[in-house]
Amino acid sequence: MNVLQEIPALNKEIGDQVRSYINQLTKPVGSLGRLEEIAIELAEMTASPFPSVTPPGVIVFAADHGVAKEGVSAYPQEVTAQMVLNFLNGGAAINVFSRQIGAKFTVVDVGVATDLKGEGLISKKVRYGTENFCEKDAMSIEEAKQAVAIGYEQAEAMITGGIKCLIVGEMGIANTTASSTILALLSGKEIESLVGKGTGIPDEKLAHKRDVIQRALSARNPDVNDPLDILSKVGGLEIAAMAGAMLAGASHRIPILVDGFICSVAALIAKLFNPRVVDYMILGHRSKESGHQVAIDMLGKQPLLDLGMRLGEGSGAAVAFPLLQFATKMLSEMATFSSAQISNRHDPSL
Ligand SMILES: Cc1cc2ncn([C@H]3O[C@H](COP(=O)(O)O)[C@@H](O)[C@H]3O)c2cc1C
Ligand SMILES: O=C(O)c1cccnc1
Repeated sequence: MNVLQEIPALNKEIGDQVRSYINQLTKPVGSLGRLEEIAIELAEMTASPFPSVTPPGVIVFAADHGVAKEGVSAYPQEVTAQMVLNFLNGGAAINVFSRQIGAKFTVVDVGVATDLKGEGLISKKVRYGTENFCEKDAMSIEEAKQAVAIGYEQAEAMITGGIKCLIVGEMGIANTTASSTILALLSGKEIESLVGKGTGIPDEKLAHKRDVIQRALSARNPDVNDPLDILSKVGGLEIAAMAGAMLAGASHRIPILVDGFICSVAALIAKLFNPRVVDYMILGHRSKESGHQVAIDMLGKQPLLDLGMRLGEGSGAAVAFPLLQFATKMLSEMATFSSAQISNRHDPSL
């Protein structure tokens, strides 16, 4: 397994074929708007004129964050482990949405702070949570590498199992702090515009959260061009694994449906490993977490939905998934002007 495996270029030739085919479908040119663009993007990613996105696969990576000790989340650290059990019992939002979209679903413990067992849990604990990165590096470079590799392998296993679209989610109390720290570093923007309330901390805690991030950045000072240095100094194990999973998706021409804030930051880390990975991403939604727009701009894409969601777990991507299905079904099931014997526009070449 090589996480730096080459990512193939998009197949623009097939994209062009699909673009002209869409103009022959029984509708005014361009009238299905963004769905038409999605169909073309999926064709370019999969190198198929009639792409399929079913079944989708959802992988939730769970890990803890030492920086939770700084009081940066509205919930206690043990919620990470408790939510993993909830995922295994099928009671979390992402379980409900995964069932709704017919997704294959797995949960991977890549670094929860306590011992965890449960039927169906994939135990790949690299360490028991990260260090508090205000005090020391979150993890070693070797551990960051391991977490990226675990993500890559888990996504590959799902792809071998037949999934046609990849959704990566996360669970990790305090991971909006780790993600905001990474984003501040990558964007070079003022912390004020990047740091949000995560699980819903009160206003007075927001200033403290920003201060924690500022202190961490000064103390750790990661190399902005080196994804492993960033992950080891201020990262999260689940963020590393998500980046690895996305690299695997792109290497196998599997479209990646990106979730909210945390997932977009992981996508930016994946981009540092290989910029081409972004070609295989579709942004599912705009999270309410402030800072997401900065990450969205850095990925250079428009999210499909804006529902005021701010959960994570892969939930926003799962909710957006049916739009990809609509796009593929439009291509494969709509009649053309000639097959349905409908008169085309006055000048079909326009
Ligand atoms: C019950 C519960 C379920 C969740 N599912 C996702 N998150 C989300 O909230 C956490 C990030 O927010 P912060 O940085 O403020 O801790 C992550 O675990 C994220 O996945 C949850 C949070 C809670 C409390
Ligand atoms: O958009 C997200 O990923 C998000 C937002 C708030 C809390 N957890 C995750």
